Amino acid sequence: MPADPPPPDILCRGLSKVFSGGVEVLSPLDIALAAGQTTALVGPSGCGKSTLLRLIAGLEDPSAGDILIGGETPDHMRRQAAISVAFQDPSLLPWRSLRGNIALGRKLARLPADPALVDRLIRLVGLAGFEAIRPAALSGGMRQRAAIARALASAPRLLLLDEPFGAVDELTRRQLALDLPPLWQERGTSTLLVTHSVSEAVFLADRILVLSPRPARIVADIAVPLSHPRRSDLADSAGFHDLAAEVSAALARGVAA
Ligand SMILES: Nc1ncnc2c1ncn2[C@@H]1O[C@H](COP(=O)(O)OP(=O)(O)OP(=O)(O)O)[C@@H](O)[C@H]1O
Repeated sequence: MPADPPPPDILCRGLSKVFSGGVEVLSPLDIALAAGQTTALVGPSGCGKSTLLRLIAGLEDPSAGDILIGGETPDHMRRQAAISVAFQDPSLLPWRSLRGNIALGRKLARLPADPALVDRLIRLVGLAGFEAIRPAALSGGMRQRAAIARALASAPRLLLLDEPFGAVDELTRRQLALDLPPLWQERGTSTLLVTHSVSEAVFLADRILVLSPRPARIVADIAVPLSHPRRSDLADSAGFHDLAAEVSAALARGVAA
């Protein structure tokens, strides 16, 4: 008999959001994500991807429906420091060094200091040598990488990444796409990633949800059956190209509908 599928780790039921002024951003959405998987959200600009992430992070309240993470509310999970976020705006503390900002990820989660982990994360995001530098003296891409490292410092159960590589140069982006997933897979982290890049979505994710223009609904739910760890030459394979074409076609369908 086939094994039962794992219970969903993130469950959104009838989730909708209407901002004051009547801006309807999410049509009622039903989403069930398995533990330990990486899911990419792709969709046209302004469709509601960041809003969905903010609701799951417990930073906004839904207008209707509910969200459960491991059976608990986002608010509860956030208070347990089980959710980490790296959003487009890195929001680092200007008076703390790069190292101090990354270490803060553990402090805020009330976890003991772990200098070896902080060093590993700094190396992983390619910022070794910049430990003592304050955020104002770092480039936008470096600040984004620092925010990713800070999000990973608390070993969260759920990692929410909103365009985490938006300001990062192409070569570094590719390196991060190779280096980061093994870390969150090793820890069994569930990762939800917003990206505008179809190839990044296919490269990083186990599953891709394609959203329509606002109010967002799910146009396609595409499994990415490519094994991990993924190597850089994967992007040259026919399987990769077919998946990217499927995602692009779904995006176009959503816009045309
Ligand atoms: N606090 C708010 N009040 C009113 N409208 C809002 C608020 N936050 C977001 N919106 C609107 O909700 C819509 C969706 O915004 P959101 O940032 O979630 O989209 P997105 O898909 O992440 O966009 P992008 O890809 O460009 O980052 C936009 O029309 C935006 O103007």
